[in-house]
Amino acid sequence: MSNVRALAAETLYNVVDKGASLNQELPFASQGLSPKDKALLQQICYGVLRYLPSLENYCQQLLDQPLKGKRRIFQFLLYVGIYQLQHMRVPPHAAISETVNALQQMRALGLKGLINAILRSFQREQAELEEKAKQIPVCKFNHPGWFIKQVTAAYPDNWQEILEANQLQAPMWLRVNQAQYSTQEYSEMLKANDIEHTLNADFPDGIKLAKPCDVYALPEFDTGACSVQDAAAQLAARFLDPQNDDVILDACAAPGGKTCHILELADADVLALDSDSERLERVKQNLVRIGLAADLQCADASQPHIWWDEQQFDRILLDVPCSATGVIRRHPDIKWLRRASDIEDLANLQGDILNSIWPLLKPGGTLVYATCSVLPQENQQQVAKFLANNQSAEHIPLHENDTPTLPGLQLLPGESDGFYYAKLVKKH
Ligand SMILES: C[S@@+](CC[C@H](N)C(=O)[O-])C[C@H]1O[C@@H](n2cnc3c(N)ncnc32)[C@H](O)[C@@H]1O
Repeated sequence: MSNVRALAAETLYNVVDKGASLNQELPFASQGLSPKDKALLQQICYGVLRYLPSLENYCQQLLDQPLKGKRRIFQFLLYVGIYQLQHMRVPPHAAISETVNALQQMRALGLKGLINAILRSFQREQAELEEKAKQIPVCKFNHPGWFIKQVTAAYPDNWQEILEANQLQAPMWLRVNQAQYSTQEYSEMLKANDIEHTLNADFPDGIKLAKPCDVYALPEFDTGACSVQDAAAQLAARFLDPQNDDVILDACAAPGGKTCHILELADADVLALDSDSERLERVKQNLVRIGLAADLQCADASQPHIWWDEQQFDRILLDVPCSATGVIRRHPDIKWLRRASDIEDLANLQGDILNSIWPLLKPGGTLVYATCSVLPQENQQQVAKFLANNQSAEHIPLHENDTPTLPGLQLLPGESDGFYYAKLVKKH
């Protein structure tokens, strides 16, 4: 298959109906495509996932009945067509003809008339269709109802801003390897290569590119001078504050962005643990590129009695599995893969990991708890509960309003991704 629209329909069907992740599906669907077609496929898939409820609603208004069963994949082809008409700069006649042409590759030429007619009706009736869809909050904000409800409850003053930020394309941030260059020095190297960027004092190791670029166009990327990592994620190692000779546990380490950052900041002895062996392989690749070393172990952080050698750690980073609701702009499939019921399960898993790992910290040692979630259940509520039940845990404020009852720093999507951090020290 090489028709981009047909590939997009199939990819979206696999993600939305079969629960596959876009990160896994896209590389597979892109095999053998030219760089231009790869970029187009990615743009269409991201776009449809960003606007899925409104696209569904337009089709509901235009079709007598939704395409079901064996014809279900063509419902996604309609979303692909309408998305191009509504949001892309493809000339409308090309958007329609390319979408209809996809039917040849999908061996469904019999649907030519229907797909053509629906796309043309959308073109004619766009303004009324949009107006009607906007009356429904899920379609207006293009997020699942359960998530809109939870964000509204948690952020009564700025929930709309959060939902809007999730719909935007995320900037590309670099983390400068401080063991090789200062942020300022690397900024000069980018200037010399005409790569436009800005610095931000809140993220001392970070550089925001004006537009995304191929990593191999970045000076000395292959020898680890910089890595691609969102600005918010760069705060983990800074809050952990690793020192030379520290023994450090990175308990949920894969793919290793934060492990590498810790080792760039200090000559420490790091154990990088993750329960997913394939993802752990990526930690190895990242360490090799940058020329760093850590001990890697595939194990369950909530079961330390199986793998722990009884030597306590000076510092522990717990970047726990979470809903990833802070990184929706980078992974719009999260909106459709997560269910409301996942949050409770994730919060229980995070609580288990935190409670199981705490005894592994030395007295006087530091633990940083992190998620890329914006939901209080995984963040402030989780840490407040832990503090209330653990007299040995002292809470270290990360900003002036960081208190034991409302602990931690919650970053919302905008300049950086949405992230949460809390810092705890074990009392002597
Ligand atoms: C948010 S990601 C970590 C990202 C990583 N710290 C980085 O900066 O590249 C969470 C990781 O936790 C791992 N994980 C999930 N459950 C786990 C468990 N019970 N024990 C250890 N790792 C677990 C997942 O495989 C995933 O790689």
